[in-house]
Amino acid sequence: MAVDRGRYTCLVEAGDGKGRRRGKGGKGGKGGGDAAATGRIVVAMKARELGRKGIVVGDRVALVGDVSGAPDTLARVVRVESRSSILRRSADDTDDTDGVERPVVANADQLVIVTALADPPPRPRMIDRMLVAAFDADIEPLLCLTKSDLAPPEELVSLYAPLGVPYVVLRKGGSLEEIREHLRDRVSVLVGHSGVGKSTLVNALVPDANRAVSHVNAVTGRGRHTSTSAVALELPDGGWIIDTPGVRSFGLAHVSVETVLAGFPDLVEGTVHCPKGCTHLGDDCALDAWVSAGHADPARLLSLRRLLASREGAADDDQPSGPDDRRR
Ligand SMILES: Nc1nc2c(ncn2[C@@H]2O[C@H](COP(=O)(O)OP(=O)(O)OP(=O)(O)O)[C@@H](O)[C@H]2O)c(=O)[nH]1
Ligand SMILES: [Zn+2]
Repeated sequence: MAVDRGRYTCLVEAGDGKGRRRGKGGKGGKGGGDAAATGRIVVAMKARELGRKGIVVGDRVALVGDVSGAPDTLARVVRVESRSSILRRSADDTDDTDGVERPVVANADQLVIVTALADPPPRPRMIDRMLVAAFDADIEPLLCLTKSDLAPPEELVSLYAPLGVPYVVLRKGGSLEEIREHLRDRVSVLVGHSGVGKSTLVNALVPDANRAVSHVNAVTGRGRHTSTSAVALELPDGGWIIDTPGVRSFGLAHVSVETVLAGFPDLVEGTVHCPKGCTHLGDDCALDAWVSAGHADPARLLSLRRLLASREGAADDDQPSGPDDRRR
């Protein structure tokens, strides 16, 4: 489902609670759009009993009332199902001033970090922050390196090799086979700064005819999504991509050292001799000696420290580089 100023655009799939395309969708789809082929689009508002509970893109919800999807009808969302994952941004992100963590996308399987190899140049600090957000949300990351016609991918790829993050290399007009394989039957959130080629990629992956959700938003006459709301697009091969225009980064203020460390099971044992509350960034950290003794790959420790350090500071990495950006 998609959210637009208090109106929730929901896809009702007959006989399938998973929200994935199974080809069993009900007919109808009078709400417009090509979703008729896979399910019924129903526009709904939040029922009063849900109170202040947020509903975000990707949520699975229970609907009551007029769920016909006919024009000018409005159903009610009475329940939000529990989420398998949640991506949130917190106080340090752009337009959040109240210090509250806000969920952005629910139930995603994969975080696709879109980065150009040149024009604009890659920003490892931004990538690191996105990786931490993926760890935190328990979502698998995928590095999507665009504009390979302008620069080779090797240097950036080697920077992330110790983390074992999967990646795809793309160029405009080039083959999409590999990325389609990664996206098939999954719910993937796309993030990336302006100009990296995200729209180019989305347009190539999702022919306009299949842009069901954004299309229906237009039909409701409520205008399209606001600049900060996410929109879910169904992929022709099955699966969804959720575009997040306006979400430039995820707030990481709430992410603990332990959460990041959990992504490095090979290093956890080495932390038993660390001082209490060790940030693993200071001179008193026991990991240096442990790695020097040959217990783990030094590149992994470097990666851990880069990710830990990336949590600090502003969400927007246009700020001057920190010491950990030296390999940029
Ligand atoms: N050389 C080259 N240019 C590309 C490639 N992909 C996209 N571009 C160009 O890069 C520019 C930005 O692409 P967009 O797809 O608009 O980028 P975006 O990330 O959606 O940026 P915003 O629309 O600002 O959010 C456009 O001029 C594209 O034509 C590529 O693979 N190679
Ligand atoms: Zn330590």
